[in-house]
Amino acid sequence: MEVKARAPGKIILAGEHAVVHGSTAVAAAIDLYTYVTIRFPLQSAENNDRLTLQLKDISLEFSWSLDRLKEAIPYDSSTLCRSTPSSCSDETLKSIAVLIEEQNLPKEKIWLSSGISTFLWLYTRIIGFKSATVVINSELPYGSGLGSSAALCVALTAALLASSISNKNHGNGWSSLDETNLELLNKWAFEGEKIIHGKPSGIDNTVSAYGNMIKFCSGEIIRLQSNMPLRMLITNTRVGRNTKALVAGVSQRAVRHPDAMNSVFNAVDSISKELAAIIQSKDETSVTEKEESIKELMEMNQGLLQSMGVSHGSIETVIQTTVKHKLVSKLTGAGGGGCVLTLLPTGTVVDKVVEELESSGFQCFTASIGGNGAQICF
Ligand SMILES: Nc1ncnc2c1ncn2[C@@H]1O[C@H](COP(=O)(O)OP(=O)(O)O)[C@@H](O)[C@H]1O
Ligand SMILES: C[C@@](O)(CCOP(=O)(O)O)CC(=O)O
Ligand SMILES: [Mg+2]
Repeated sequence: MEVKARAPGKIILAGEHAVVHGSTAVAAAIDLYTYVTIRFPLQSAENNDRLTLQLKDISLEFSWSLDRLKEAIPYDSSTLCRSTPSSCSDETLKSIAVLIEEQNLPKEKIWLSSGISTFLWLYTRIIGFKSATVVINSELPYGSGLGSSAALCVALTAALLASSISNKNHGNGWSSLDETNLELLNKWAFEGEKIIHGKPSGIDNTVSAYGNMIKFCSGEIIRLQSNMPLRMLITNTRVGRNTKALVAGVSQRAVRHPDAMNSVFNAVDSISKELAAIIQSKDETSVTEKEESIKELMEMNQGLLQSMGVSHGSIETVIQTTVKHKLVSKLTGAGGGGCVLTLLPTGTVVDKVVEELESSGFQCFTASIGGNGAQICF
């Protein structure tokens, strides 16, 4: 039997980092996906006592015997419960780290270990110690602010939950999950994100699961209906960074300067709420006026992100370059490198700015905003 799932990456239009501290943020799905295929062997097949993970886009394969997994990951039948998401304890995470060490992950790929830990934990917790080959393929750049970690957690959980859905609709292409399964999927994916981000807000897994555009605050999800065209240029600075470390850095700054940082987080909250209101507004305001307001809000949000300490020289270079073309940019995701968003007001011709950015070694692309969330296929 084979099940497939896919989940999109995301951009954060306003509110990253502050959202971890209870502020509002606005995010949208983009049309770049992580795909997960699970193949269960026949009972009679050889090798039906192993769990194999193939990371297709990076040409790596890992394999564990089920006995080894059972030995390392604490298990009793009462803790295996697909319908009650639970957190991975530090102790279990340490045992899982040993399972990964045994696979001799190349040193330059060590950044993958948190993703593989998440895989092992979600897999064994949701469907137990069952033999399979899991193939993962991602269109998203890793660690660049486009939510590859959440897309992995959401797509994997969707495939795991789908494997136990009884009324499978074979051959009908991609289909969405029902509301109950979506909610369950989102909770599990959040538990997975915890392993990768340390202290996630939950916005990335939520927008990847539900798709479209959302306003998110302390776990509360409001689905937004955009009433204006919204085009963004995405520029990847190609500077690698780690969300967990950046999130922890902002929290440490908040401990050192609680009043100042609370004011920063409150300002971001207002920016996100105003942005969401403009995007949804059906009033008479012209698109040009709305775009002017969004530009100003993005500029203010970037200033506040800089004051949180998550900007980077490469991000500043992108911002300065786009300013020369009268365009406004802000970082998206955790910052520290990664991707930058540039608003493209109606009628903007991007050729010249793209040429200048790419000649500095950056990679530019546009993605369609606000599309599908998690989907499954049999
Ligand atoms: N397809 C994947 N396979 C394995 N690990 C992945 C995959 N996608 C993401 N990850 C994990 O997520 C990490 C990147 O997450 P993060 O630092 O949050 O950045 P982002 O979510 O913006 O890409 C990677 O270092 C890796 O551990
Ligand atoms: C910085 C943060 O707001 C978003 C991180 O996104 P990404 O992992 O950089 O794609 C963290 C979070 O909300 O969990
Ligand atoms: Mg992430």
